[in-house]
Amino acid sequence: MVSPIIKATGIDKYYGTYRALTDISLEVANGEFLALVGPSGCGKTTLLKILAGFEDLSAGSLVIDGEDMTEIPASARPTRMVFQKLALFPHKTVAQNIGFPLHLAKRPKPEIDAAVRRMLELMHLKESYLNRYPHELSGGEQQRVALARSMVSQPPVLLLDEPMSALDAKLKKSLQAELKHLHRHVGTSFVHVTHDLEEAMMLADRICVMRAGKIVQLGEPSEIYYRPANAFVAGFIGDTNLLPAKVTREGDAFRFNCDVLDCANPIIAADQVAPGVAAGADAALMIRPEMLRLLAPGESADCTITGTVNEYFIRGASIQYRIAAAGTEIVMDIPGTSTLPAKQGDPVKLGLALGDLFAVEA
Ligand SMILES: Nc1ncnc2c1ncn2[C@@H]1O[C@H](COP(=O)(O)OP(=O)(O)OP(=O)(O)O)[C@@H](O)[C@H]1O
Repeated sequence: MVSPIIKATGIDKYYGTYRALTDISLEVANGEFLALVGPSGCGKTTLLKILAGFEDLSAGSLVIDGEDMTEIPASARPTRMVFQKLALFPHKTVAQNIGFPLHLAKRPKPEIDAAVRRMLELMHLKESYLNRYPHELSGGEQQRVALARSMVSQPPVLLLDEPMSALDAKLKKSLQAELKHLHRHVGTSFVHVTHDLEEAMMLADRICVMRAGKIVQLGEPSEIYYRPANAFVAGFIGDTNLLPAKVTREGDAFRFNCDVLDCANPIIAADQVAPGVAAGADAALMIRPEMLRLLAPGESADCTITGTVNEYFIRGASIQYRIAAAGTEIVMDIPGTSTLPAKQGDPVKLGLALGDLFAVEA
């Protein structure tokens, strides 16, 4: 990375004797959108608070925008934080709320007015809202105003702690689009904590997956999704099938043996095997549900799975099948159709390409 805006090195955080973060090293590039994901309690908010200066670190170092942050209080850091719960001033109008950081910085009024209007436009908020009070806005509009306020002074780093988790699904979708739009137009680096993995995949340039206070994997969404470091990451990001398997090296490639799969030539390339497995760890074969297809009678594939339909869910654009096969349940997503290709209790044969398999540490 040329010159990262955030450089965290070896950060530990203790609350009393409890170790909430262990050896966190992380760089965020200028203008990057990084998502922090992980199970509840893994330390995402703690890390965000350390970046913002609301918590001290117990060990390690933090440099933001070229400056060591150890002695720099939250108010003087080049960061802004947006919380899950809004903190709009109820007795100030939308214009006063958005312009507040510039007002505090004693900027001239014409400059504040121009900046407020720019933010209003970027967040697709109507001009007529300028004189409204927060209680006269919907939850989604209030969250947009909060985002506009956090961005009005163009901080180099915006820290977002699940800013959309309280919104309903439709509002969330539209605010996600707004957030991406905002990110594209302001050049600020975003660090975004979210529970919503689809949101992380959609919005982020890179995703940092955390577990029990440590970083498990940091990479681009496609890397995390198709090349997870281990079974935890594979199972955490999206639906997946993880089939127990034996994997052994054979020349430059790997041979696998899996009770559920019937393959004429069970060989996968070295880049389809996670490093831990290549080093001899127990393996699971990861198959994303959308990699599977329903085979017509007589149709063949590199590998097949024979089973019976347990359940199906019509999701509109796709149909999800749950299929009993060799003592396990396989999840398959196929494109939605108006006529159901198989129903409960039907025997089915699924096909998949060898190239779509990936072996992870079990
Ligand atoms: N002020 C505190 N004092 C003591 N322990 C704390 C404090 N804040 C957080 N913790 C503990 O540190 C761990 C990490 O908490 P944190 O809030 O960072 O997790 P998180 O990943 O953001 O979780 P969630 O997704 O549920 O918000 C948790 O076990 C939590 O109970």
